[in-house]
Order: sequence, then structure tokens, then C-alpha cells
Amino acid sequence: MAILSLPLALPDLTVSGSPLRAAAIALALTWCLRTISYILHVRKLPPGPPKHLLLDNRGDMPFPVSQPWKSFQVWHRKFGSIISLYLGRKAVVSLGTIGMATELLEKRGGIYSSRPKAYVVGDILTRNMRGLGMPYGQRWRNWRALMHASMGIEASNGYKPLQDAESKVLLRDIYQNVDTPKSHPDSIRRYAVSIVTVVSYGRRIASLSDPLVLAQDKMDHYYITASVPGKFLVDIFPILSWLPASLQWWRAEPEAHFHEDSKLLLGLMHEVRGRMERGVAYASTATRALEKQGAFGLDDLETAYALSAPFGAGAGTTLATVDFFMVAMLLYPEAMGKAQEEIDRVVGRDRLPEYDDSAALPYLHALIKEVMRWRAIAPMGVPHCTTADDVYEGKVIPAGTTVIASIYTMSQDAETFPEPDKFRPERYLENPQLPYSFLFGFGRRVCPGLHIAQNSLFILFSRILWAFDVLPPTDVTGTPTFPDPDATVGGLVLKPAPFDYRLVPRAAHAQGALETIIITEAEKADVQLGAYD
Ligand code: HEM
Repeated sequence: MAILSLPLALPDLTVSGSPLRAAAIALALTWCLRTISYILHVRKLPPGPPKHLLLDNRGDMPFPVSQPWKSFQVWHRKFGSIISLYLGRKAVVSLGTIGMATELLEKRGGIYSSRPKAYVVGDILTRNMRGLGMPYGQRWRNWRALMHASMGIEASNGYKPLQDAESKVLLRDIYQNVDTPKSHPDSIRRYAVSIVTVVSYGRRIASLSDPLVLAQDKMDHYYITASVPGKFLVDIFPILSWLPASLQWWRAEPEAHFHEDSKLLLGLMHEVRGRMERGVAYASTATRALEKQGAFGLDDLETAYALSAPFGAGAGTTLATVDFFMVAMLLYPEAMGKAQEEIDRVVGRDRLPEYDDSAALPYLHALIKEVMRWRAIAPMGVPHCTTADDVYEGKVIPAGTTVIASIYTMSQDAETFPEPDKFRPERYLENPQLPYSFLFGFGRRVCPGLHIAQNSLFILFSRILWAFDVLPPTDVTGTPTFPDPDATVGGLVLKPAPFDYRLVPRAAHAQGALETIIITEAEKADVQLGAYD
């Protein structure tokens, strides 16, 4: 086991006077031992920016600390496709090519599939029961088996009727509000949220003010706030976690949230159990989990937390991708025109695009891939963590190292994607082997929701482009305003900085005909969706 990750023993509290004094001695001793182990390891790590004894590498970043993926790209160019650095006392290894990430995260997945330890959001706030951050091990395997059962290709196909109906409702929302384009993002969010709540609980969301949405938003808001580096000292100085619980001054707040969240999540799960007992539950991750709770090996609380994964990981990611789609359509109208031309040719004017049209729309598929590559919404994936020491090309990667797939660096690699900053769907037509799945991560932790996500993107993009032109807002003089494609907000998941767009019914459609199709289809969808209310 790596020295860096040795669970160092606490000094005997009974012989050192007061617990506080003992804790201070423990802190000092640990700090010394950690520093020694750091010096021993540092030369064996993969290359990277200079390692300092006291400071980490944040001060060396060529880009603002809030955009580490850009600094990683610069360092990959300078030091190679595998680099190391320090964030706090934590060794971080970044992988800058798809090949390298496949080699380590996939082929050596047995030791590269955990998540970095999170003292507050992991140990206290969620008791490590939220899937995205769950440490590798039996509980994660149980959880992941449930995710596969409810989001594999076949199960995902089962959600297509829902995505079909919800996207019709969305088209009507957009059509009826063309004059208030600022309402479109909320309409699209309602779509995305409704999909993940049906996936989790078999229950659709008709309005964003649904108590389920408000409660989950509140829960996720605290999770994100508590994850901000620096919010809790213990995440920077983990040895503080050795203090007796009664002295852990930071503990009360996340503990209280844990109890509140557990109540909410158990309540949502019991609601499904009740519907199952009454024989009115729609098939979902919850029904699958509860039908075979023993087989999945998850108790009630673990099951309740497992069911929260699609909301946390699936709504924001889909929305961010739709936002970048809008940005790309505004900046590259010729690509939008080509996709519309293909849709018109295949679908015509008398009906909406359907999933059955998928195979006949290669340009649209290329456009979806290019949106995701051009502005990767998860520029550093979700960090993995090693569970054993490893040696790669003579360099040591100790157990407990945070391992990042630098998806931004990969997606902007000019050798694989010439002129990477250009939005050019044609590149995926010219070379159908061009990588794309890396945008969903690597190895055993690869995104389990990727089929659901792809099905959503297909039906949303095809129908939006069939019905509307994406156009920039204009001022009183008619001058258009375009978004800056490099202005982004977020960290783990990126989205464009706030920007405006208009969705204008296409002139290609006779106005009355477009309205008739959109309204008639949405009315049929309302009836279908009644089953999920
Ligand atoms: C365009 C949309 C999406 C993108 C780009 C995306 C991307 C990712 C990435 C990069 C990861 C980390 C993989 C790794 O650790 O190597 C991930 C994990 C995950 N995603 Fe997605 N995702 C998307 C949509 C969704 C959807 C719709 C769902 C659910 C309905 C979902 C559920 C999850 C879950 C539960 C994990 C955690 C997996 C684990 O830790 O084992 N994602 N996703």
C-alpha cells in the first residue's frame, strides 16, 4: 500500500493530556509523516508542473483556478499525455489522451474505479450512498447493477414513448411562447427533469414548481455548496477528521441535511412502494429496485439514495448539452441549415420527426456528436481514484491518487479533431470511427445514462430543428447579439454563460399547418402522459 495513503495511527489520547492537545500533536505528527512520504513519492510520479513542499500547484496554473481543465491542457502539451500535480496534499494524475484513459481507467479498471474521498459530502452528508461519488466496492456494484437494469439499451428504449410524448409537450410550450423566448430554458428544463423523475420514480413532472423538484433542487443545492473546495476545512486537511466527533465543529450542518435528505428520499421511495401495492406503479428504477431488493443487495435507505442518481446526474447534463446546441446553432447557421435540409427531405412537412427516422438522419447524428465534442460539458469527467499502487511506464501512481480523464484536452486535440475549435459536424461523417463515447467517461464508471441522454438529444434536436430556426435576439436597430462560445459557467458540469436566443417557426412550414401538427400531437401526448401522473 502506498505510504501516501497509509492510515496513520492516532497517538494515545489518554497519555497526552487534554483531547485538544492530543489532537494538535496528532495533526503535527501526521503532517510531518505526510510531508516525508510526499518527498519520497514526488520524484516517482509522472511529470508535471514543479512540486512544492508547502504549496500545491494552484498557483502555477496558467488559467484561472476556476478553469483547471484549460491549465491541464497546457500542461499536457508541455509534459505529455500523463501528468501529475498536487491539489492540497492530494496527488492528482491527469490523462490527456483517449488511449491513455482507456489503458488505465478501463483495462486496469479493477484499481482505477473508485472516487476521491470526500469527508463532508461523502462520509457525513450522504453516508457515501449517492452513486456518482460512491467509493468502489460491493455497495457500488449493487448500485451499478440497478443502474444497468434500468438504463441499459433495452430499458432505455422503454423510455422512448415518454421522451416522444414529453418532447411534443415541449414543442407546444415553445410554440405558444415564441414571443417570450426567456421562458424556453424553463420549458426545456421541465422536459429534462420529467424524464429523470420517470426514470427514477415512474412519475412525470408537469411543472417545475412540483414539490419533488423543489425538494430535490434544495438537496442538490446544498450538496454543490458543500462540495465547493474550501467550504469545509476538513476536506483540505483530512486529518481533522480524526478529531472526536464531539469536537468536529463542522459536522452539525451536513448531519442535519443528511437526516432531512433521507426523509425526502425515503418518502419518494415509499410513495412508489404504495403505488406498487395498489398495482398502479409505472415501470421505473424504483419498481425494479423494490421488486428485487434482495437481489440488488440494497437496504431501504441505500435504495432510496440510489434512486436519486438520475436526477442529480441526468437533468443538468442534458440541459447543458441543449444549451450548447443552441449556441452552436446561433454561431453556425450553415450547420443548422444542413440538418434542417436533411430533416425536411426525410420527414417532410406533414409530420414530426420520429425515432424511426433515426437511421435516415446521419447529418443530425453527426451534429449531436459535434455539439458534445465542441463544448464538452464534463471537461474533466468525474474524477476517479486508485485503490492500489500502480506503475505505468516506469512512473508510480500511488493508491489514493485522484485520476482525471482530461476530456477537454482529448476533445480539443488537433491531431484527432483538426481545427478543434470549429463546429464541423462533417468531421463525424468523413470519419465515422472518430471518437465520441469518451465524452461519457471511461471504464467501470462510464455514464450509465448515456442511452437515455442520446435518445433525448435525438428527439429534441430533430423536432426543434424541424419546427424552428434558432436565431439571435436583436436590438431596436435590428443588430443581432451572439453568445461568446468560450464564456462558460460551472465546474464539474459546464454550461454556457447566460445568453439569449429565439426559436422562430420556420418559414418552410405553412403557419397553420405547423400549428395544427404541434397542437394535435401535444394533445395526444397529454393523454399518453396521463399514465405517469
Ligand atoms: C449529455 C448528457 C450526459 C453526459 C455528457 C454525461 C457524462 C457523464 C460522465 C463524463 C460521467 C463520469 C464517468 C466516469 O466517471 O468516467 C457520468 C456519470 C454518470 N452519469 Fe452521465 N452524462 C449525461 C447524461 C446522463 C443521464 C441522462 C443520466 C441518467 C438518467 C446520467 C447518469 C449518470 C450517473 C448515475 C453517473 C455516475 C456513474 C458512476 O459513478 O458509476 N448521465 N456521466
